[in-house]
Amino acid sequence: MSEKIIAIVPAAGIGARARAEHAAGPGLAGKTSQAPSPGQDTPMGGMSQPGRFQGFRDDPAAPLPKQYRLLKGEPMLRWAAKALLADPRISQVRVAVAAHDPWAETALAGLARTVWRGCGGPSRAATVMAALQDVALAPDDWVLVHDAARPGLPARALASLIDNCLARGSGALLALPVGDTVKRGTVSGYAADCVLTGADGAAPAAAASTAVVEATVPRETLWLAQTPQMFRAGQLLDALLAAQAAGAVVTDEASALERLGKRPGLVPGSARNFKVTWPEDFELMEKWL
Ligand SMILES: Nc1ccn([C@@H]2O[C@H](COP(=O)(O)OP(=O)(O)OP(=O)(O)O)[C@@H](O)[C@H]2O)c(=O)n1
Ligand SMILES: C[C@](O)(CO)[C@H](O)COP(=O)(O)O
Repeated sequence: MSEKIIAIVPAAGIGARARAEHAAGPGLAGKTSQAPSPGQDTPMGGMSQPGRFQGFRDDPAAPLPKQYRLLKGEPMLRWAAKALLADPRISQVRVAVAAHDPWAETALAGLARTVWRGCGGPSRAATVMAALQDVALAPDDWVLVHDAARPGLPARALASLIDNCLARGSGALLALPVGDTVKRGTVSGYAADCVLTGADGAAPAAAASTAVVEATVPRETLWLAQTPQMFRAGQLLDALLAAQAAGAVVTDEASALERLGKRPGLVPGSARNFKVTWPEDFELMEKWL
């Protein structure tokens, strides 16, 4: 069986949930969009070049997709790609961006073993599927899919996922056991009056929330899915195509396999590998990088 591993980074989203800060004032945009001062060292990439990413400005009138927002002077996508490149077993990182994306070339310039393609689709699953179709892989080669929005992936977590899949010969994902008491509410937490919108982590509209507890959900067997998620290329593409044909919405690769009765492995991930989703996440992530 093949031990070839390529990584796919879906990076064609717009990051709508990261945008609420503009309604709440300058908030974190000012802090995270600044280029480093001249000569400032970047932890994983050597000396950053002043001005290199100066075109990566977030602007309420022309929002920069979150994967290009600067964290410690470098685009989030670049951090995510570099995290994958830390493992020499990954032979190539393939980044899938939106058609006509003007930022990828600069964001990824100079990274070894990295290519990008403008094959992004209307959903994360569509983007991953297009990236899989774009690359010529044998069905039993491995693909490891990692969100551009998870730049904090530690090398140790990545290595343990790869070790686990190669040892078992089947696919798995990083995930975190749920640590808090879990409530099911009467209203979606995504409802406009529940979501955190304050740049300082406050929830300005919280007073208006109409949500109440419906039940406490036993958490012992619950895990929060992270990425990377690693599967055989042929099996993953077939599963994504089957989900698409059935009109099923799958928000991660594992779900596509689960629909077909497969049981992906769960490998403990890391709190540092959280997905930058909400406005306050940029500042948090910068502390980890
Ligand atoms: N059509 C899409 C949608 C998302 N993604 C990617 O999937 C990853 C995880 O998605 P998420 O964090 O939900 O990003 P967005 O969809 O951009 O965010 P939002 O849902 O807040 O708009 C990101 O790297 C994002 O760029 C993608 O490649 N193609
Ligand atoms: C794949 C994922 O990162 C697992 O947590 C996540 O599902 C992708 O983001 P989305 O918010 O579900 O689109």
